[in-house]
Amino acid sequence: MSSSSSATSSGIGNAAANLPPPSDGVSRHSLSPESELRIEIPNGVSCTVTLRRGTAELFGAELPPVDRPLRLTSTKVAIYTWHGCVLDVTNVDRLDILYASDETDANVAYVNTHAQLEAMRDDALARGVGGGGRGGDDDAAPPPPPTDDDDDDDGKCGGGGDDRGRGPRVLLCGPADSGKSSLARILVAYAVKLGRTPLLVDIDPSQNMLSVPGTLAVSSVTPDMVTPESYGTSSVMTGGTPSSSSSSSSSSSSSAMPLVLWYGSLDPTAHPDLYKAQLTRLGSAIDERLSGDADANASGIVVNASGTIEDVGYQYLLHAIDAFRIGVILVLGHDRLYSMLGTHLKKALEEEGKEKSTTMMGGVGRRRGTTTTTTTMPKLIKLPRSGGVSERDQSFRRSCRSRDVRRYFYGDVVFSSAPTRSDVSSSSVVPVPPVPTSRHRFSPCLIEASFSDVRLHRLASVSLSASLLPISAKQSTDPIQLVTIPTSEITTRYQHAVLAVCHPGAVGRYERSGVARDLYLGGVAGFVVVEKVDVDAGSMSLLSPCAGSLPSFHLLVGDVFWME
Ligand SMILES: Nc1ncnc2c1ncn2[C@@H]1O[C@H](COP(=O)(O)OP(=O)(O)OP(=O)(O)O)[C@@H](O)[C@H]1O
Repeated sequence: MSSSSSATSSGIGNAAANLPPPSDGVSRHSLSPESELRIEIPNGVSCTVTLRRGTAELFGAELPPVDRPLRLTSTKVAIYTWHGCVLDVTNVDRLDILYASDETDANVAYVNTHAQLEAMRDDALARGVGGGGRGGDDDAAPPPPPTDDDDDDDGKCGGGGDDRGRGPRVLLCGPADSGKSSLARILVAYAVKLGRTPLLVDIDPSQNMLSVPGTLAVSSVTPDMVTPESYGTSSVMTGGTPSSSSSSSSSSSSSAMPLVLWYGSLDPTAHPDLYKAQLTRLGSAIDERLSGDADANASGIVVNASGTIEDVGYQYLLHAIDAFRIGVILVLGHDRLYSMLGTHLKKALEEEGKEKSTTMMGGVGRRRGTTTTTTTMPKLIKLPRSGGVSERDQSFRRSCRSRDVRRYFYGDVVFSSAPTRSDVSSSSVVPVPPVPTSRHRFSPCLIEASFSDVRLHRLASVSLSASLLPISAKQSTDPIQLVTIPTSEITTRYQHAVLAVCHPGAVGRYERSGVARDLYLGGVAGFVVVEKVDVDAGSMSLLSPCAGSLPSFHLLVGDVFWME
């Protein structure tokens, strides 16, 4: 690919004309307002993008100024400009795709959606402060805190989350590669820019942008997550720390820490009972976290669903709508799904109407958890798929997943270079290309653990009828069983397995109750990878993102593996 100029508008074109010419191998692009530069970088290749004039953003995260070129590696992104900009891109000969496009109607639709969500947030804040309003039952008693019963796997979640002050709870759905994750990033980036504090929820275990693959997670979004460096990768997590002090909370509603649940597989359809139970758990954790925080409650949540939308995948979407009390469903570029959800919501509304009239005649109303509520049907909105969204083949996805795990253990690559005189001068001076030195942010370490010190648990679904179970088997009524692997069965087959480190609080509850869900719904403290199993010595080496003992040695096994 050679140097080029594209989508030029007169103002920006003139600005580009005043710039010194790009050096060899650098492609210059003058973008007109409301256009974007689409870049596809193959595996193992990097390029830098320098904003020479104007403003631009990567999925909503603003590009840094000229003296901080953005380095992108093995990724597919679009750099969008509202007002026009000039971008220099290096290493163009090794890129798969590099072109400017002004077919960006989808971006305009996305920002309009953001504006609607903002109006809902303002509305929620006004209602939350002023009371009254359309969302809730004014006479309802304050919702009770979640109990074990609220976690019943029936898709309902109880307690938490003030109805009146509840902001938009948005579910993004659509097939694989329809742009859901990108839109989720855009929506939370715009919200954070305006000082909102939305929660981001990722329920796609095949590639979770908040944690390692094989998980479901919720996290508040902090400005340090919304950077083009982070948005230019497949995950927006800030790195791993499996210590009890900085890990995911299993119970605190005020915690700003992510809640990460170990699903243990890349295939969301592999364990439907577990998946639904975890959605329900995340829903109640969100309610718990948002109750008592008016700003966060009004900011709402953005849920990125998995791209599996047929059969059980569709059932998951319905479950998620209920579990997260979704108020806005955004369907990306899929008419059939839009129509199916529309029919479902219409039916639900009719049924609710029938229930209401039964209630007025002395019957019971629809129950959510332990409170009887009047539900408002979610708004269903169809959005276009961006023309830039590209399909990722299995090998590209594999390498993204591998990089996500690596990033968890090693953190981001930090590039540093001593500033030169021309680096620090005004933007009209050509910056001297920095000689980057790179290092990883974290230094993971190996922990030796003997088989007798660790408890390896595997989650398994059971479909035994309750009537076939022993009466005393409290745990057995749970559709998910916890199988503890005997030390005699720890073999090299666990080498390279990603293991979830159970949260100590969850371990304590599990040891007291013997109930499996206390462990698998308790939130994980972090992750380790089995580097080596020495069967003769009866020990294993675990890669941990930080030094020191693990918060617990109760480790959940799944089917996720990683090799450096
Ligand atoms: N406008 C764009 N231009 C170029 N690439 C884009 C654009 N929008 C999204 N992409 C890229 O397209 C790919 C698919 O998008 P995204 O991950 O948002 O889809 P998805 O629906 O979440 O997929 P899945 O459900 O399979 O995870 C990603 O690599 C993303 O970075």
